[in-house]
Amino acid sequence: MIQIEDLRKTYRSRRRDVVAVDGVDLGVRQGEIFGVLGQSGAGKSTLLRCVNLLERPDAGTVVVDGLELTALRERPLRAARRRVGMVHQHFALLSSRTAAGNVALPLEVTGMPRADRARRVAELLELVGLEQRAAAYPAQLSGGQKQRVGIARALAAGPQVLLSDEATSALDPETTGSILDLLLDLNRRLGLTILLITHEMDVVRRICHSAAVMRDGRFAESGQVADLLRRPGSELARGLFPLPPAPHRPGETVVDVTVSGEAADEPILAGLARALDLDVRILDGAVQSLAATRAGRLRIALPGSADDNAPALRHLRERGALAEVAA
Ligand SMILES: Nc1ncnc2c1ncn2[C@@H]1O[C@H](COP(=O)(O)OP(=O)(O)OP(=O)(O)O)[C@@H](O)[C@H]1O
Repeated sequence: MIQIEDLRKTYRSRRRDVVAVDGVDLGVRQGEIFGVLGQSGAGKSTLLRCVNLLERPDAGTVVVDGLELTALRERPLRAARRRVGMVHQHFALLSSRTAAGNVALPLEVTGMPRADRARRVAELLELVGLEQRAAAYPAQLSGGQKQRVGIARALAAGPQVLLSDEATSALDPETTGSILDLLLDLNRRLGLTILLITHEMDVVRRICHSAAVMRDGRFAESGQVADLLRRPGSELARGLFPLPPAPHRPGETVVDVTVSGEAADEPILAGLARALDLDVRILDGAVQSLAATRAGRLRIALPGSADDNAPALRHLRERGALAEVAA
């Protein structure tokens, strides 16, 4: 649904140039929620603004639903932007308009007749659970309610794609949860494709099917969450399942075992203990349900040296687990 190739953007000023996006390739499949995770300054907002060309990239192509946006001039681009809705961190609502008035705005721009507009606005407010608050002004709404208005407005023109710029980072944890649930619900009910940026690992944990870790304008890793968890050294795996520094245990080898998909529900450690007649001790870790898959990361101690335990590591890998001697 979204195809980005070799995207580049540098902010130039007399004092210095800042390379914000430095050659990003990204593919988001129809109906998927894709999260770009990164710290402040990594280039996430610039990347997102380049997707609907609020920011013109210096190089690279952006294709949304088969249409190359980077090849369009201003007028056709304005029409094409209707395929892409956007939700903002600080809601970006007009304080002089009611919730209904804010949601109606993009429909007024397209010239939709008044009666159709009223019907569509009511439908959208219902979709986000705000039908009772249509006449309220932003100042009378909570943060979560304001974001619901922002989401309804972003969906007004019926886009296939929703871009979310840190939609929950100004909200408390409970409200964050309810907005993430709403995004997941819209994804399922409308088949909406969502590309979001966030600095919160929990957003990826709860709603993302695929993710990328962005640093210094580039993707350090990117792919489906279940696949990334199986990649040796994955930052995302470490972030989703943090473990403390590995303890040194004389006469033992400490091994980190990452499982996702079906392997997460197999008695993989009991199987290892039985097959190789080993005393397996669990030191730390957890198994959880993520948006896309069941997954876990467990730290275990096995008797003997790393060399002694090569067959154990092989046994785990043959059963779909990632097994790494803990550093
Ligand atoms: N309009 C601009 N002019 C000059 N430099 C900019 C501009 N916008 C962003 N930058 C710089 O580009 C780099 C990437 O910024 P960007 O906002 O895309 O990162 P981010 O990952 O979204 O960070 P944050 O989470 O803090 O918004 C930063 O070094 C930032 O200072």
